[in-house]
This record gives sequence, C-alpha cells and structure tokens, in this order.
Amino acid sequence: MATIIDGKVAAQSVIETVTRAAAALESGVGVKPGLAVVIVGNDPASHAYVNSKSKMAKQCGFNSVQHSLPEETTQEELEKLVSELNADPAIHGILVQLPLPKHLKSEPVIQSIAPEKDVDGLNVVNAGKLATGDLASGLISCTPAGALILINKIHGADLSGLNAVVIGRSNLFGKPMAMLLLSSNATVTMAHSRSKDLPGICRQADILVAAVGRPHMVRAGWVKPGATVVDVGINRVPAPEKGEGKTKITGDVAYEECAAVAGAITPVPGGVGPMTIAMLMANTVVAACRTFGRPIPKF
Ligand SMILES: NC(=O)C1=CN([C@@H]2O[C@H](COP(=O)(O)OP(=O)(O)OC[C@H]3O[C@@H](n4cnc5c(N)ncnc54)[C@H](OP(=O)(O)O)[C@@H]3O)[C@@H](O)[C@H]2O)C=CC1
Ligand SMILES: Nc1nc(=O)c2c([nH]1)NC[C@@H]1CN(c3ccc(C(=O)N[C@@H](CCC(=O)O)C(=O)O)cc3)C=[N+]21
Repeated sequence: MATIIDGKVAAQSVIETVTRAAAALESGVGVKPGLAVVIVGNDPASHAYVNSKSKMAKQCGFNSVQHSLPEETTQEELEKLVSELNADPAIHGILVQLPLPKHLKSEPVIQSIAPEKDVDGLNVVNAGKLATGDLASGLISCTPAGALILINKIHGADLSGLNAVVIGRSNLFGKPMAMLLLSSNATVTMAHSRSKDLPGICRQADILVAAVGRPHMVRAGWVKPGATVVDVGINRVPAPEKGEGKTKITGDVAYEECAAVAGAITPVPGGVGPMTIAMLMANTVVAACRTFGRPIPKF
C-alpha cells in the first residue's frame, strides 16, 4: 500500500512560516501583507474557493480584500480595477479567479497585473523567469509550487535520473509544473489531449502528475509499480451515498486502485488543494517582503 502524502499537514507547516513572516513584517515596517482576490460572476464553486482564500489570508494576519464583481462586468471595468490594485500600496498580491465569464478575455487581464503582485505566476515576466531557470526572483504558480513541495517530501530536492510525466499543459498548472520538475533535474514528458498512448507514456513515470479535469482518468494499469502519483484534479461529482442530489470532489486518479500500485500518492481532497492555498499565502508574503527589502522566508 502506498504512502499517503498528507497535503493538509504540509500546508499547515507553510502557513506557520507565512504567519511568522507576516508578523515580522508588521512589527518591522508596520504593514500587513495585502492580498486582493477578484472574482467575476456567480459560479458557486469559484465563490467557495475565493472565500477559503480570503479566510486563510485573514488567519495569516494579512490585509485581505475581496472584490466580487457582477456577471455583466465589462473588460474595461475589470482592467480598471486591476490597474487600481496595481497602484495601491496596501496590496502586494492580486489574484483574478479563473475561469472568467465567457464574454471576458482573461489573457489581457492577467497580463495587466503588475508582475511583482502577480501571486498566480501567470504574467509573462514570471512565467518567463521560471522557463529560463530563475526560480528566485519571480513568483511561481501556487499549485505546481505546492505539488513540488509534496514531491520533494518523497524524493528530496534533486530528481536526477527520475522520469516525470505531467498530464495537462495549461499555463496555470501543466507548463509551470514541467518547468519546476525540469529545474529539479527530472526528465520531463508533458502529455495532453493529442498524446498517443497515454497509458504507455504514464507507465514510464517515476513521478506521475495528473491535471486534466477528468474524474478517475488515470487507472492502476497506467502506474509504474512504486511510482509517486500526484493528483491535481478537482472534479465535482454526484455522491448519492451522502444523500440525494449531494456532490463531492474527486481527483483525476482512480485513487483506490492506483494506491495499490503506487509507492506514494496524494489524495483528493486533502492533497494538492490545501497546498495551493498555502502557496498563495507564501507568494503574497514574499511579494510584501520584497517591497520593503525585508528578508524573504524560505518554503
Ligand atoms: N488542486 C488545485 O489546487 C488545482 C486544481 N486544478 C484542477 O486541475 C485540473 C486541470 O486544471 P487546468 O490545468 O487549469 O485545466 P485546463 O482545462 O486548462 O487543462 C487541462 C489539460 O488537460 C488536457 N487534457 C484534456 N483531456 C485530456 C485527455 N483525454 N487526455 C490527456 N490530456 C487531456 C488538456 O489538453 P489540451 O491542451 O490538448 O487541450 C489540457 O492541457 C482541473 O481538474 C482543475 O480543477 C487546477 C488548478 C488548481
Ligand atoms: N487564478 C486562479 N488561480 C488558481 O489557483 C485557481 C483558479 N484561478 N481557479 C480555480 C483553480 C482551482 N483551485 C483550487 C484551490 C484550492 C483547492 C482546495 O483547497 N481543495 C481542497 C478542498 C476543496 C473542497 O472540498 O471543495 C482539497 O483538495 O482538499 C482546490 C482548487 C485554484 N485555482
């Protein structure tokens, strides 16, 4: 049976470091790290995530600001809000929750966020630093940064000689995850919807990371015995066992059968998800410390 990698425990340890760094900043310069989360529209799942981010920011001793904009917000209104937040000295981190409603273009909004406040790591400046091997001076997308911490708990920091396969190539997760694994010396394959023989590619992986958005796509026969399996998927599915009409979240990995083959595995919930929120707090406190030339905490 595989080692279950507990994301809640790892996230708690990140949160403790963040909380200490936030307190040190406040006692040093009298300023709290400021995080602004922007959400457009009424999607209940997105609101639930945003609320948990805002709540955690408060717990860490941050100045936490949430902007909930109506569904009919225009591109100009959203970009105007981002430019106000860019100019606001009390705000050190800005996150625009994705996806945006269909009538809005996310790319110009994301690229308008000041790189030093881009706690999602999506601005081309931050994505470019990661791609060119500068892991120190930019901000790295929270979910891959958190997933790497979980992988490091099993394999250490140097992944030399290990094959890593990432399923998914999004800017938010797949690409930055592949860059981080490559920077850690793994041999990296990025698989996606056009890949041929996905099960065969996955069976080569010592580290298999799934970020697709398809419940239980990764089956036991795709997993190399002893491999580390990281499940990034968050899928809401019916849960009749909890009562009629109830739902639950589940990952991209068929957990029980894969756990029987893997050496280590992350559960959903309780794996990568809590790390995402913790690393968002970490990025915000780092951004704030940089603003004031204060020591940067290590995560
Ligand atoms: N735990 C957390 O904190 C987070 C979880 N997530 C979750 O991770 C998952 C992925 O998110 P995200 O990267 O934003 O999603 P995207 O929808 O942007 O990307 C999905 C990727 O999966 C690939 N894909 C789709 N179908 C298949 C298939 N049949 N076989 C192989 N590859 C396929 C797509 O390929 P192609 O490019 O060819 O279309 C694409 O690259 C979602 O479930 C999301 O909810 C996301 C962020 C944070
Ligand atoms: N700009 C932007 N940045 C993001 O990082 C971003 C985003 N938009 N849009 C949506 C996805 C998804 N995402 C999650 C965050 C936390 C959990 C999380 O905390 N999950 C818990 C439980 C969740 C539950 O029970 O519903 C867990 O897995 O244990 C999940 C998913 C961030 N995303």
